[in-house]
Amino acid sequence: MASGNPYAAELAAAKKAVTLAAKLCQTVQQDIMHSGVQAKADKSPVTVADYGSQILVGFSLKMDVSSGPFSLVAEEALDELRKDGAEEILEDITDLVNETIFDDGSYNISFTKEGILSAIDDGKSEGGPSGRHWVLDPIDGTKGFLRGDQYAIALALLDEGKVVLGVLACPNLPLSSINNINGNSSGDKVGALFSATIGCGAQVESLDGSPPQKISVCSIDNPVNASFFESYESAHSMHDLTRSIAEKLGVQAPPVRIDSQAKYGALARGDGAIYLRFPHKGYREKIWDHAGGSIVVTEAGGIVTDAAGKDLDFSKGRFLDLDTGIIATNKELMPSLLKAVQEAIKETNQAASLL
Ligand SMILES: Nc1ncnc2c1ncn2[C@@H]1O[C@H](COP(=O)(O)O)[C@@H](OP(=O)(O)O)[C@H]1O
Ligand SMILES: [Mg+2]
Repeated sequence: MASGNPYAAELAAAKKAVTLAAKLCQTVQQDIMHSGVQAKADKSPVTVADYGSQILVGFSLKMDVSSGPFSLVAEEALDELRKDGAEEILEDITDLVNETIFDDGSYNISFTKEGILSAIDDGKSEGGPSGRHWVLDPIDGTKGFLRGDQYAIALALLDEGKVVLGVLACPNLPLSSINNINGNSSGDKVGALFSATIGCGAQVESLDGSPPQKISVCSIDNPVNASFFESYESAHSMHDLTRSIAEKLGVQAPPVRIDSQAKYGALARGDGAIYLRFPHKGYREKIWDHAGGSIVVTEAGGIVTDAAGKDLDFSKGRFLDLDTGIIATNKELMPSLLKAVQEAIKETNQAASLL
């Protein structure tokens, strides 16, 4: 860690919190995989893991970051747990949270069901331009989580409307470069923890605690040698549009499709050169899907913007207010990427207007 980091204490707490939550998620994902296809259609394991992860991160941050009021903007509305019929799921979450805390050994505490219920109001913050707010996606890439593929526990800190810190726990991401379409690589150690604080660079370490290594985006300046990341799910990003952008740029390699903000982490350490995300019309991006990932990329020397080349603004509450899509790459490729993006969007709009 760089000396003089004003967010050093928060960074240490954030890493500890997502590492703890990752343990809970790994337990549940292994259970889902072992219980076979049938269970995959059942939403309850992912609900338990999502809620459990959010409760653990909120609890761990509150224990370890003492200063000021606690504000958490998080994906899950845990109110469901207070409803009639939620007793079984509440019991599962309580057990899982307690087992994870016990196995980890960092905290000597055990939650009662009432304790879990009283923790559920954390996460309701709206964020905004003033003060400090933690921003959490307890399981980003839920679809990947259920498939046994990539997912991330993504946490960031907003200070006066700016992302100042981000961490991404990616339990299934190889520690070295990924080399195939599902983000897996044979025989390599998996479990990567990316982190960044403003002005202090970005690092990766193993989730089981190897020393952090500084990372930087790739230095490719010719798109012919570039590869690009995008969502595995075509419902999350328009694969036709990204194909057209890649063609215009002259990218030769096929897209690397993986779930979650693991894409930002992989981009930040140079596994690929470009990240393209173009949701279908009408979708509004949420801040927890990009806050942690974007600072990891920018602190690794990359640029993250919307399709018009504007910086992402995390100060407007729970949503990002942006133009069309999100793109990320290194400084060398950004001008030609922006040009290709704008041409491809224009052509798509023209074709749509002829229909
Ligand atoms: N129609 C849509 N378009 C774009 N993104 C969507 C979407 N529906 C869901 N998402 C978001 O895409 C995230 C996953 O991104 P990716 O495709 O990069 O894996 C989801 O996070 P969760 O899995 O946390 O819900 C969700 O927030
Ligand atoms: Mg998400």
